[in-house]
Amino acid sequence: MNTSASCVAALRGVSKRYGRVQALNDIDLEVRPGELLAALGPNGAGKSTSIALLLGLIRPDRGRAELFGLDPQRIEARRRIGVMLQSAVLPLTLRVRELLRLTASYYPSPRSLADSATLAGIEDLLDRPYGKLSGGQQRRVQFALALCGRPQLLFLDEPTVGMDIDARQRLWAAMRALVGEGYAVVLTTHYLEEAEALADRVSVMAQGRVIHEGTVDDLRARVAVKRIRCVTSLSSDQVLAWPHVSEVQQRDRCLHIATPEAETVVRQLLAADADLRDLEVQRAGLAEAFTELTRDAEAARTDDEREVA
Ligand SMILES: Nc1ncnc2c1ncn2[C@@H]1O[C@H](COP(=O)(O)OP(=O)(O)OP(=O)(O)O)[C@@H](O)[C@H]1O
Repeated sequence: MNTSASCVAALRGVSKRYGRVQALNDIDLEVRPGELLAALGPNGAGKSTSIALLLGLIRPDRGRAELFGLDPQRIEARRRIGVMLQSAVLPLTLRVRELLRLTASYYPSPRSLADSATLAGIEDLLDRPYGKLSGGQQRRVQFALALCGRPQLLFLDEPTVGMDIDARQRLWAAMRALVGEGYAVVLTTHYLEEAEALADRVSVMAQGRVIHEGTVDDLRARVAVKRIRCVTSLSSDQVLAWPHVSEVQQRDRCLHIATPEAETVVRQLLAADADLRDLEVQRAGLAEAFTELTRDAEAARTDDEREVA
């Protein structure tokens, strides 16, 4: 088999068009063993299309999709993956226990039913018909079905949508446990705190391209802005007039300052107000980095369109 140890799934130079929509434009994406890769991006960025290509549900117009070094439609490759898609359609009358048994039977060495149920937190749902479960409970069952075959690679497409906080925390713990056991996970999510909490690597997509790939820290580091918070007698207008200060807000008796030059501004604050207190400096969060990156991509596209016109 042609499986490279450094890669369990890949898109190589892949383009995909639906009619007039260029869904993917020359995409490269690699999933490595034992990592959780989060695919992030605004609606329509191309995340689901990328997953559908890796699952062999659709074919690329150009380039190649690989699963364990094989064509994703090959049964040897498919037996090594577990999938939880947004569009899961399952027989409503089957009980959860029956669904789990049936799905596990497709795999060569599945987990025990009890083990899968515990990992997904559905021990109390096993005897219920799937169709009678709430939306969040159905998502938990879909997660159990995705992992029951002991797959080496799990695709989880927005898995925690509709889950309450407790169920989400359990699913996060289960994902961490699976990655700890050496499984690879591809996760798409719009919850940036989910990617921040779980991802070894993030791939940010916009308009059918990968616009950033790296660790969560790499992504944060791309945003130069830092946030300073303090209690001071200085007014927001005063501070806004200083060099390097991009934004100032007065909230909850604190001044909130955004700047790419935190050290310079902190020195100036301390010099201007001897009574300044409760000083905090924070780097950008993933959400800010994501917003900035995707806004830049949108602006670049608008410029390109202007040039073409
Ligand atoms: N079957 C289809 N027919 C026509 N256009 C499609 C089809 N599937 C996707 N598209 C288009 O391709 C582009 C990429 O869609 P895709 O579903 O991959 O995005 P996404 O990043 O998963 O979005 P979301 O976050 O909303 O799920 C979008 O412009 C979408 O409208």
